[in-house]
Amino acid sequence: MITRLPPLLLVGGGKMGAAMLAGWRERGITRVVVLDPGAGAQALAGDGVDIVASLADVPADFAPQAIVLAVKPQIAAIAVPPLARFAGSALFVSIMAGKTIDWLAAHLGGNAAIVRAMPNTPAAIRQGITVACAGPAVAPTQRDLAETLLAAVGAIEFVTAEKLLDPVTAVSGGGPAYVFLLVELLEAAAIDQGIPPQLATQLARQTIIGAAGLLAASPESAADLRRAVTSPNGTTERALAILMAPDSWPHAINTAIDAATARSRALGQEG
Ligand SMILES: NC(=O)C1=CN([C@@H]2O[C@H](COP(=O)(O)OP(=O)(O)OC[C@H]3O[C@@H](n4cnc5c(N)ncnc54)[C@H](OP(=O)(O)O)[C@@H]3O)[C@@H](O)[C@H]2O)C=CC1
Ligand SMILES: O=C(O)[C@@H]1CCC=N1
Repeated sequence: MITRLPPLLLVGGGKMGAAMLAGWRERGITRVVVLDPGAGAQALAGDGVDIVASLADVPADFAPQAIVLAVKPQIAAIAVPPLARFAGSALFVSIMAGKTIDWLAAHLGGNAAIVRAMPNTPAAIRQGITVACAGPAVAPTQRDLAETLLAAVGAIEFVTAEKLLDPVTAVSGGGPAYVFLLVELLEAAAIDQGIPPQLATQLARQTIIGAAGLLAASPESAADLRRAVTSPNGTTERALAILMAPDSWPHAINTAIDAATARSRALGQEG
């Protein structure tokens, strides 16, 4: 068990970077340098956290034990190679969609210790789920450090087959967006039925919040919880007959996950 987190360099202090930093702060930090040229990152400063706009501004005596890559994959080819000077001493943890361990090693130097991981935005309330894969150069203590950093924002699972990270990105990485879309669609349908907009918003939001809470609290499967709502020849049965038709949600969700998985694979090839 690591009692206090060692010095860390966070590259990208946006939505995911900030969420992870908040989790690390709760866990106890020594020092974190956040490399982010955006004005928004300044809000992350204080209590052992320094913000720098460029790598040249990272203090020369700062020796991070881990570097967390939380920039968009589209700028990885610019942001990652200058970090190669840390490759002999630091572990790299990348949360960038699509960017493979091989891609990162090619841009950091062949022997770099790299963990590729995919968290999701509920990390912001420490309710995330991350799947991670350790590259061949990662020492056991570095794997433990990666696990500690990622567990600070929610559940963590390691896999040995890196190719699983692409469908994981599609399912849990992007998954919160699909749930928020469901809230939007329920709200719009409620308004269509004549429910006042404010009540429609409340119904849609609290239904998802309540259902998620029930899922968290209950030992029953999602299918059993669904069946518990569905009275024979009742109203839910009518709705589910439409939603569960093979060419409806099963097809849409499957096709959507397939498209997102393919996009993750393609991001790995770009740049
Ligand atoms: N959002 C999500 O749900 C998830 C995202 N991810 C992955 O996390 C990564 C970050 O995503 P997210 O947090 O949403 O993105 P954000 O755009 O919120 O954060 C990226 C941050 O990096 C900054 N930045 C831009 N250029 C550089 C640079 N050269 N060096 C350092 N920082 C830079 C951006 O500044 P500015 O805004 O000023 O450009 C921004 O603050 C992505 O690779 C994404 O694939 C993984 C799981 C879930
Ligand atoms: O949409 C994306 O590419 C990122 C990865 C998972 C969630 N957001």
